[in-house]
Amino acid sequence: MARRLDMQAAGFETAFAELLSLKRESSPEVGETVRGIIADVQARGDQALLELTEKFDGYRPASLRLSADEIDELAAKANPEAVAALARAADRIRAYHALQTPQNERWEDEEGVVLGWRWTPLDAVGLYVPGGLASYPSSVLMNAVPAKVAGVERLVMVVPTPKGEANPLVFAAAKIAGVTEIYRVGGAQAVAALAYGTDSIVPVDKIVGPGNAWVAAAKREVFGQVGIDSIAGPSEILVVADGENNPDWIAADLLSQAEHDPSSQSVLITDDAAFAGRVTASIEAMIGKSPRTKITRAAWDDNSAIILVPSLEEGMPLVNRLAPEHLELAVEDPELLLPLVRHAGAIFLGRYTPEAVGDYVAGPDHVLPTARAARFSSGLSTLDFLKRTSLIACTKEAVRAIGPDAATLADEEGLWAHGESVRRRLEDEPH
Ligand SMILES: NC(=O)c1ccc[n+]([C@@H]2O[C@H](COP(=O)([O-])OP(=O)(O)OC[C@H]3O[C@@H](n4cnc5c(N)ncnc54)[C@H](O)[C@@H]3O)[C@@H](O)[C@H]2O)c1
Ligand SMILES: N[C@H](CO)Cc1c[nH]c[nH+]1
Ligand SMILES: [Zn+2]
Repeated sequence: MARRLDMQAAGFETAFAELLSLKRESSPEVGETVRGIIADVQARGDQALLELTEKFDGYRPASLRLSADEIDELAAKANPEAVAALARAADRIRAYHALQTPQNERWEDEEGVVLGWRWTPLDAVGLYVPGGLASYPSSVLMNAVPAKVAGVERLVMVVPTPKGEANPLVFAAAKIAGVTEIYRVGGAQAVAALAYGTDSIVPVDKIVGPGNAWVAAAKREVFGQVGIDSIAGPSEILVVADGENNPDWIAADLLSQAEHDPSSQSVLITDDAAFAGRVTASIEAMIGKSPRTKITRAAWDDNSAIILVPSLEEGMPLVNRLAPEHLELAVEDPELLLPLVRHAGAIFLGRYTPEAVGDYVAGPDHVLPTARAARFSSGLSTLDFLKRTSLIACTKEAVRAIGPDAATLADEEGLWAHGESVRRRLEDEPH
């Protein structure tokens, strides 16, 4: 059973602080294991990848890369109805991300200096598609579609296939998104291979995508060698609900994220104690019916909470302290609460917007920051696959207008050559 907290009870601050500090995805053991795996892949390349795949995924692949024929054969086995649903989802995801694409800018300021910026796509990105406890065709689209929209040329997908069994829909999704370079490797070893390269895998410039605690820790470790998107680890949901909701709907919403991973977290904030009781009863009635009871039960019992607040407005600072990956505002008029939210990966407005539509078909990306990273980062977008370069152009007159201040500041910093490079242009001609 999830812990019960009451904002007005004595000891609430201590209990809430404990909830905030649950180390659901970062433990010293995970960090140590991951550093060992990364060092092994750096030292032994493909050999380490094969052995680690045998250890963690329970089989030794004949080759790491899937051939074009293998991809076609697997994709052909996918359920056509599901492929059609994926294609429609891809259209919505593409349309949403295309609107996020930023514009190049250029202008001339009052001193005659031309300024601006230019966006260019990254050359090569690694797309992590999870596949340990569940398989994620939807994450193929959420990773690859924005990369394609941004214009990235080389997309490298890694996906674990436990026991060598691959979900055909993952490969159908890759074909829809136009991903052709795919390796059957997952976990920290896949992240290490993408960052440092092996004989089979040419390294990339940035690694994006969601994953479990080991994947999230590995992304943290390789940051600097390559770019990463955000820490998109075990899933989370926070539902803010009044007593007018159907408790079964809210129970299912809470369980929808708990079922991802034993490290997932689901939190309900409500101002109605009787409703909290109805949701608890509904969860207990529902949880045993799930084919993923064990995972869901662990996440619900160990990491989750129901918090009773005097009013939903007064509960909103708790939302910001939790900075959840997903926030549902299940109330009649969510726009009244929306201005009070500062930190959340994605916000689902109103009783008819279950988080699960965002996981699959709404359009915004489902790769979102977890573990309170929504305080400082955003969900995956086309911006993650682009970089912005500033542009500066001076004429003779423009450098004469702004150059003297640069020379003064260079002298103050004791950087003689900096000052000289400006002064020469104030005095001399180029030829
Ligand atoms: N935040 C997001 O945007 C988002 C989106 C989708 C999924 N997710 C999360 O992605 C995760 C998917 O997890 P998953 O496990 O199904 O697949 P995964 O691919 O992330 O992890 C599987 C791999 O983890 C490694 N691993 C497992 N146990 C290990 C151990 N003891 N030591 C070292 N390595 C180990 C193995 O290499 C295995 O191949 C879930 O936590 C889910 O909630 C997050
Ligand atoms: N809820 C996950 C993000 O935390 C995304 C997902 C994919 N499939 C189902 N759910
Ligand atoms: Zn989900």
